[in-house]
Amino acid sequence: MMKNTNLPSGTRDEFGIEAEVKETIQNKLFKTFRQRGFRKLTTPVLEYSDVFKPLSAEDYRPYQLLDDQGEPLVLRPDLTLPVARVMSTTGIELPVKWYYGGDVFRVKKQLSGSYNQLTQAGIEIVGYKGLKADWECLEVALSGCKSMGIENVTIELSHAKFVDTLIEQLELPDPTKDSLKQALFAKDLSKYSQLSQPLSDTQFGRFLGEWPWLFGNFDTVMAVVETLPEIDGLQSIITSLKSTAAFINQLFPEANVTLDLSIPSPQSYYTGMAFRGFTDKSAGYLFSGGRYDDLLTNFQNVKTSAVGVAFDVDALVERTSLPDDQPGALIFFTSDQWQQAEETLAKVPNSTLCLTDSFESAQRLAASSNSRLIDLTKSR
Ligand SMILES: N[C@@H](Cc1c[nH]c[nH+]1)C(=O)O
Repeated sequence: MMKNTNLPSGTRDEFGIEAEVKETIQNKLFKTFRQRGFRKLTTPVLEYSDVFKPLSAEDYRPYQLLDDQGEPLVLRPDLTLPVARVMSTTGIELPVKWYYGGDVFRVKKQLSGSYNQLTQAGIEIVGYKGLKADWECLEVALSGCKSMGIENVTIELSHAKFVDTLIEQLELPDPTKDSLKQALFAKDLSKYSQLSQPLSDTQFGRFLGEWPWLFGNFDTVMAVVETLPEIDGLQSIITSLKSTAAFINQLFPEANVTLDLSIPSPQSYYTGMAFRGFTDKSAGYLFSGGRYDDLLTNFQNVKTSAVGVAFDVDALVERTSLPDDQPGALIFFTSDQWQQAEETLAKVPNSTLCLTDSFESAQRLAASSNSRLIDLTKSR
């Protein structure tokens, strides 16, 4: 049978200007990471599937294969969990700040139009409990976008603990609480109102009525949250979100801060604040990150605080205007003139060696690439 020359669904080849812009963007990000004191960490593309247990299986269905012992392996669907694995198996001293870049693989639904292989570049800050580490992630993310000329970034803040903290307080049987949460996430409004109806006359009534729409402008959403009675754990969530919004407004006044308290956490392993950056409504996110203080407990028995953020490098490439091809010069020479050709190459900006043997082919190539032809064979 003929070998299949098609690409597996959801993959692509990248070439030319676009591939080069992608490389430039990655290098620029890596340079910033290094300047801010992050060290490089590279992990393999293949890992044991157990590493990714904390991921929600629906959103991150991995490509699976077996090693020669029959152990299940996957192509990594995420780059944060391998960092947690490294931290739990190597005894590297804390605190530590890592940066990385590479591809992640996620099996998406057929014909969903999205790629199954994505390039990320990100940082993980391990061993700091306080908000300063979260803010360093936001600073890196927002200044990264700025340095690429990406303006009008909307930062969507959320908090992994908000929904559970609130639902826990409601006087409902546990299975109902669960269904209410699912209805909220699925924006199944008829189910949601039916389940929350018995509480409409309680102190949560007003809030419950607005909860499915609890996203958008930061201050507007916060005003609704502040109608809530005092609840264990709620105040610290509110304080961290408010001070973070104030931080962003102060350092990046041009950014637009929104808050969404009606969605599931962007990653099942987040335990605190999470944030995503967008430029326009329709497109996917530019960066996504959050705090995950329990992750390392999946690998070892001590809790370690960590927070990180990853750029979707392909999304950055999409929003970068590609440079025009500069007309260049082609140096035509005979093979015994190589040294002279090198000298010309060094002197003439934007020139390249012409590798054709005949002058006619050189002329054709110059014409088709809109280049000036420098003929060294004339000067012999
Ligand atoms: N790994 C996350 C991003 C992240 C990095 N660090 C923390 N979160 C993602 O792919 O969405």
